[in-house]
Amino acid sequence: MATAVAVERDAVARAFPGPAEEVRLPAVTLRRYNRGPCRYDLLAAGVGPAAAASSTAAALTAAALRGTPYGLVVSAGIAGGFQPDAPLGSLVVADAITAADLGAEAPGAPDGFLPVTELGFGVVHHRPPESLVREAAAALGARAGGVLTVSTVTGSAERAAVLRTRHPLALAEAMEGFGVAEAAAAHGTPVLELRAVSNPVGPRDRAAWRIGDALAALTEGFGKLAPVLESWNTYDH
Ligand SMILES: O=C(O)c1cccc(C(=O)CC[C@H]2O[C@@H](n3cnc4c(=O)[nH]cnc43)[C@H](O)[C@@H]2O)c1
Repeated sequence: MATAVAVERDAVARAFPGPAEEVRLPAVTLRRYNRGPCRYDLLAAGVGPAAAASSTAAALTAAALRGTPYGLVVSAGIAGGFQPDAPLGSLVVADAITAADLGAEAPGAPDGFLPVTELGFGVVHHRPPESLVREAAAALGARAGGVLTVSTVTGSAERAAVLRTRHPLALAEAMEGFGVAEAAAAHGTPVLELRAVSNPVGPRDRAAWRIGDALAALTEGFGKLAPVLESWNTYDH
């Protein structure tokens, strides 16, 4: 489970009662919880897609070299929600993890932007396993939809509208999912992204943030997600 910052990691950890083992690796330190036969490693991977990719890759590589590769990587944390579809305090499970600003400004293009794939490079979407998205959303009472990864937090209604026009199925934006997903894809490991909405995507208004509510939703969500992950690992994978 890769969050951006320690406060998010600790919100996830509250869903796993019992002591954690601290695992120090080159470049990253994990909090490890064992739940029956399942091992959950929690990682505060850093803010933004580059830090998230680098830290997640370090954990994945260490696990692979030890002969205990991960079965799933989960990107988790707070997010901005597109209103009114993703209200504050609600949970969103990503059915697509999209790099929303990876590309080139192109005044001749229909909306003035070309994704990096149109330039002949890379990918801009990662797709979590459909069955897992469906089961997780049902168990959590979450909505499934697109989660955008951005390097710049949206701060205006105009930018929010541009993103929504480009990505009409997006429910939320955050800053790490695509980086985590790129690291997971390099290892052939499936990925999931779970976000708790702390603020609306749009004009900057710190008074409107509900970070405490979002962290509480994250804890509750992971309490319900763990059994889903365990049965999905056993039967669907
Ligand atoms: O200063 C601001 O205006 C501002 C607005 C929203 C979020 C921030 C952050 O520094 C938090 C970034 C952190 O949290 C995730 N996050 C939460 N809300 C959003 C959002 O609306 N857009 C993008 N990322 C968001 C993100 O994944 C980072 O880890 C500052």
